[in-house]
Amino acid sequence: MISDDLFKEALKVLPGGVSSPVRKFEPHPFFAKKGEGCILYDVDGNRYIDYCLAYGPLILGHAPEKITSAVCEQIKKGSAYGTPTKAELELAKLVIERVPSAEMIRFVNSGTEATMAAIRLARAFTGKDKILKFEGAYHGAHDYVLVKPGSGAAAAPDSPGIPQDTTRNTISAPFNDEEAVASIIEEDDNIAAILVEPVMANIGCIEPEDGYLKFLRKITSENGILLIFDEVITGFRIAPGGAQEYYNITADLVTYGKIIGGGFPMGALAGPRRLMEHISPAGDVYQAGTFNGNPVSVTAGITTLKELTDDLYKELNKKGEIIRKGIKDILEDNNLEFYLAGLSSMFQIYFTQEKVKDYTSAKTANLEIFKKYFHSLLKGGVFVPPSQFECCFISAAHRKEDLNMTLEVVEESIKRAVKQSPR
Ligand SMILES: N[C@H](C=O)CCC(=O)O
Repeated sequence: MISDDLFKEALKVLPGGVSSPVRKFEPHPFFAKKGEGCILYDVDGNRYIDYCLAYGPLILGHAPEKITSAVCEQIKKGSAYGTPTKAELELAKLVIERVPSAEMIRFVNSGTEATMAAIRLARAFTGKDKILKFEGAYHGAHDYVLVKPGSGAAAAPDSPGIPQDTTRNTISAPFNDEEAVASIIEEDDNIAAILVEPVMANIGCIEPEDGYLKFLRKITSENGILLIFDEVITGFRIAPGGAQEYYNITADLVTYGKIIGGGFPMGALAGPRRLMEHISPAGDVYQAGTFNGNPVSVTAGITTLKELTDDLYKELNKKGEIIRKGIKDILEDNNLEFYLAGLSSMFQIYFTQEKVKDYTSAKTANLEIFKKYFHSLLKGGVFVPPSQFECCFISAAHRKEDLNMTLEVVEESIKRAVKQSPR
């Protein structure tokens, strides 16, 4: 069956025909058949150079041999035990070696679970109730954080089904705006934590302005507020120690997902002993899960982290530079002033003339142009996330020729999208 038919079938049994909203695009998403390196194949016989990479986890590309064989070996020995394993200890140590602020770690199953646990711990530790997050930031699909969220939800109003009582303790502020945060904190002494994606990668790719994260660190420390870095995307992506290392800031708690599971479902919460020892059963802040520390995901995580050497980061960053420089040249050559964002192996083009520094400026992007750009890329054999408000990722498996081929398709697609869209 081809994607068109599969989607019709899927609409009967999966809400919207998909298992996560961001995956849906018009007229229908393609159905994946297999992934190999940086290439994703669909059931219709097409191949795409993949920059979605499952929304971030596949830093080594699809089905890397080392991970596939390690995982197969593990599966032969069982897929879940409900007991501790030596492997989770090994992964904990690998994370701790790379992330200086992490002395202890709790493995969970997703970034969503990680931020839920971080919020609970912050509230318990500080004895305060409120959480300050940023407009357009995405911290998973749970109630507390679905206030002006990014990612797939950026296209929709805040979700029904979330009691006002649940979100009354969630405050949102514009990103990169020191005054906004300072005045909220001045007026409210019930804030347990600031929860921040150091790079807002669920609304495209918005970097913190110089000094902004340092400001957040200072104001939280001075006011007895915990600083939680949501590194579900930046963790192990922009540096071995993630955004903490990249920007030289130490957060109180850090949440992980995506890369830490090596392409398998996993999340984690890490931090210093003084905080983490409050988590049950060491302390009384409850956190639990049947699949926590799942041996298959842990095995994939260990194998991935071991592959992520300094040289590999250098290579990934170089590839990021090639793509960003290539896009910059395309924009300049064609007199287009769209905003190009990105760092390390991440990038996004915003179809706006504004400097994108927060949710409001990101939302000025012309979504019609994006849509045409996305479809033209797809036709040319390049797959990026189907939303302006997601980030593109490069993997270790992308070769120079893939990047060059991509840039040709990007140039053609931008020109076509602009030509076809009224501005
Ligand atoms: N931006 C989301 C997570 O990071 C994309 C994944 C999803 O919503 O399915």
